[in-house]
Amino acid sequence: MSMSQDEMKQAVARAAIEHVPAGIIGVGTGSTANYFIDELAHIKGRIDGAVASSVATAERLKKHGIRVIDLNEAGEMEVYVDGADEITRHMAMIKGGGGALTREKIVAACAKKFVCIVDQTKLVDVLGKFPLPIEVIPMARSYVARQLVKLGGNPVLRAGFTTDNGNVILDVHGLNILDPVALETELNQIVGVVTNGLFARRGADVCLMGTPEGVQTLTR
Ligand SMILES: O=C(CO)[C@H](O)[C@H](O)COP(=O)(O)O
Repeated sequence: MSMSQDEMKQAVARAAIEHVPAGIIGVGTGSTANYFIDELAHIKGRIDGAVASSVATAERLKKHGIRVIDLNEAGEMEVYVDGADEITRHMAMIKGGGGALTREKIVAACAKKFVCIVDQTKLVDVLGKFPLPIEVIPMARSYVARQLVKLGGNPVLRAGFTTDNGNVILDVHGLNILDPVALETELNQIVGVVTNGLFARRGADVCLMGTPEGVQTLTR
């Protein structure tokens, strides 16, 4: 059976509903997360509300009549559901293609379980073919870029883009990320870096992956 990438995204979004407990849920950003929000709308009576990882997600939740809750009011959540740009079988991810990586990492940190929803094109053996997004304080842009070159990367400023936090994104090309936990830690040490798009120290707990044969569940 042939299935488009969008159909696979929709299928995993639907499957993720089974992981939604009563209470407050954390919601990610991007096209797959958008499909998930659309599914969440069908069961909104079962939840108290959602914490959004971006302005765009908050707007979509509200449009569906789902209550948006401030993270500081929400406390610890059971589940965070989000997409990824790349994921390994060890559940390490690159995120931030949509530029929402900082709020995504914060909301994910407040959840006991990270449910990653992807289509099969996102599964990789080694992270780094997708340029690694790094959110940077604007005045530190050139300094951070020079440090990234020293690490072997080729940083490119995401032109015309400002994050929800008022910062810029450097997309780092050419990295072959063999040790995602070590690189995530190292990138966090560069002054001016707000957040890097490696989600490895706290990776996904479950990955629902859409394939033409159906949704597969990967765990650590
Ligand atoms: O990290 C993200 C946004 O910052 C997204 O999860 C990631 O870019 C995947 O997006 P999509 O579901 O549209 O393929």
